[in-house]
Amino acid sequence: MYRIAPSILSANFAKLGQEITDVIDSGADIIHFDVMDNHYVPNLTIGPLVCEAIRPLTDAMIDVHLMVEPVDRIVPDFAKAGANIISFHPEASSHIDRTIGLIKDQGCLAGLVFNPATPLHYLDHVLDKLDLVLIMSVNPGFGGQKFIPEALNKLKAVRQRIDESGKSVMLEIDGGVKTDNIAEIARAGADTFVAGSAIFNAGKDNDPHRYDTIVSELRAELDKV
Ligand SMILES: O=C(CO)[C@@H](O)[C@H](O)COP(=O)(O)O
Ligand SMILES: [Fe+2]
Repeated sequence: MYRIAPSILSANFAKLGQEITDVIDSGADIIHFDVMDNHYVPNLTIGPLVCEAIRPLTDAMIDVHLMVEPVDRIVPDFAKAGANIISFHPEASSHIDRTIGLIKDQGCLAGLVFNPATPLHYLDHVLDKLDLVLIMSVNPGFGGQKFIPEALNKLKAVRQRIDESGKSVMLEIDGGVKTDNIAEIARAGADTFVAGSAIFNAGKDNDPHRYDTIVSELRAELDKV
């Protein structure tokens, strides 16, 4: 099963609630929620208060991508705010296994995120505890960047590891996903596709159906796989 996860980083923050309702009504599956701290990454975005505010608007899963350092202190706040998935970068945690445990103890699904240059060996002793692996196909910090093709090799390697483990682990890709590359990304093994600028830059303002076309086009590409 393929899931489309619009990244609200590229949404119109002045109309965030409407953006979320409209994008889910257009057929998207998951809300991808990018948290940046101006420390681990050179940008500053949104926190648990915004997660709590959008939680009542949708039954869709909220997929919190933490780009913060340190990680642990903020995890319970996001769990209380209604996050379903919480993912973090291994470089930002001093104790990766502990952070995974903390996320799961809070009742959330746990994900580990790999930057373009982060080696996959961080999976070696924790894959069986993870619910999601997120491969970054851009360097974290900004929407609208170009897809880094090496991410395809990484996806293939992780897909093999997940299949060999026999566990059901989501494999998510994040960065530069568009209609012209989503099928190739799916063929490399991803099942969950974050798309920020591709979705939120499409369509005209104030049309509640403005995201229908782009979400359908992304799905049509996936149907070809
Ligand atoms: O985590 C990040 C960036 O750090 C992403 O989730 C971006 O928001 C994806 O945006 P596009 O590359 O799809 O525009
Ligand atoms: Fe993200």
